[in-house]
Amino acid sequence: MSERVITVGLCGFGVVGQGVFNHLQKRENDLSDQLGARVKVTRIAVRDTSKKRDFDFDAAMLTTDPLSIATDPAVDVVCELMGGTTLAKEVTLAALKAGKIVVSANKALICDHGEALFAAAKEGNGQLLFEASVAGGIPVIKAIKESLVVNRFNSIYGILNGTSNYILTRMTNEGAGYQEILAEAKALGYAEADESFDVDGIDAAHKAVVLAYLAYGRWVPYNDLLVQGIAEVTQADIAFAKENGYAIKLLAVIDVAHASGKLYISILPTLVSKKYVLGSVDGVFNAVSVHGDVVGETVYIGPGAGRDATASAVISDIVDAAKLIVNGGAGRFIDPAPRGGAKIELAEPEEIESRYYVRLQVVDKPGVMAEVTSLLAKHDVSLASVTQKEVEEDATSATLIVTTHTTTEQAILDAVKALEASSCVEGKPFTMPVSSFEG
Ligand SMILES: NC(=O)C1=CN([C@@H]2O[C@H](COP(=O)(O)OP(=O)(O)OC[C@H]3O[C@@H](n4cnc5c(N)ncnc54)[C@H](O)[C@@H]3O)[C@@H](O)[C@H]2O)C=CC1
Ligand SMILES: N[C@@H](CC=O)C(=O)O
Ligand code: NA
Repeated sequence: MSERVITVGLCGFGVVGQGVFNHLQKRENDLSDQLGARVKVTRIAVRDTSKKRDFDFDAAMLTTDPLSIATDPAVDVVCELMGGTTLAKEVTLAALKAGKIVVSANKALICDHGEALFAAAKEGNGQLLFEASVAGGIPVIKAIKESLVVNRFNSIYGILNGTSNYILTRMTNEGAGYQEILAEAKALGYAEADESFDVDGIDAAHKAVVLAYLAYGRWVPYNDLLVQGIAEVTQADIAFAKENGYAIKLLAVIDVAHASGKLYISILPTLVSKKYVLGSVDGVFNAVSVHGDVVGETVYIGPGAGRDATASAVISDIVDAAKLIVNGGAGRFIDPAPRGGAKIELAEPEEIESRYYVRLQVVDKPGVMAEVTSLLAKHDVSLASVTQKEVEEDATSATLIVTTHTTTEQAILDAVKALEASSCVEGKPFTMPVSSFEG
């Protein structure tokens, strides 16, 4: 009997698409030994059919119409690797409604339209697999969905954007300039098509929404998250971190408050102690700490972006799809988040507690320190440390860095607003939490 062929259509043939093509081809025989079926790319949608690509392939596979792949009866598995949320949504919905298995790396799409996509998958008996959408090559979706299925989750936190971590690491180790490193991250294939998604925390927020759905069964609207990226982090912040045993990480926090049972999600540059694992996860690496009530804490570390790491995750889904098809399980929708937590409420800023770091540019004149301390005290924020470097004799302003004792997010937001309005403070203060997580 001839070997069964599982056909794969790639929509998008850029960094990730070409990586998937290359590794599927290189490991075709290994995968066939494991599966008893041969996985083959048979169609590829591109924008420009004449563009030179990094790998040899049969040009007869090309089309400029990704929708034609989504509904092609001869394609078993549709991979959406174009990015964006308009055509990507159309393609994904069409394939799911046709009962196909769709593999997606597109966290923006899943964050914004996950509810509609999974409803379409259910209706059409399709499947949406999305391992590459969070933390690149780290199999964290599979860990939460499958390996930790018996757990309820107290918290999930970590570094979810490779580009930001790469930039912060190089700013820290080499004092390198932000723009120059961002250009390198783009050339290495780490950054999103619109790199502001990386540096403004948007991409990490998309991923946090996906993780929160898996863990708690609720689609949290993106606008309900507190999101800040790394664009305002300066060498002064990095110097403070280094001198005090911290690293600055863009930390995604998905946490259930002990007292209220409410869910809190934020993406913020954060001081993380070098004593803990996350403080030393550098470069394009991501790290995710998952606290389950049965297992305890598990931590996952690995490359969060890049062609090969992402292709590894996409191919794991393609192989899962092939297994479903080979074993007769395709055409039966499986809910990725069956935990029934859709009613979990979101915590308010008054309910969130942390220590904070605040950097201010203050006017260099007598009485300024008293004014800053009094404004903070008025909002129930007490100081843990104050640092001001010696300034030149003729300087008119100075950088003041304070860290606080534990206070609420609302208190620090209000205090910073008051500081910004004060005539002693120039510009907008920069604030970040000091993490209390120990993973
Ligand atoms: N690069 C990375 O490290 C990772 C990327 N992702 C996600 O994977 C997806 C793809 O990302 P990359 O490969 O990095 O982007 P890319 O920009 O290198 O590739 C996307 C490709 O899709 C093509 N495309 C766009 N619209 C199209 C259309 N209408 N018809 C045909 N082709 C079209 C583009 O021409 C481009 O070649 C995105 O959703 C991204 O967020 C996820 C994890 C990691
Ligand atoms: N741009 C993203 C790519 C992976 O999701 C990142 O840098 O993490
Ligand atoms: Na992953």
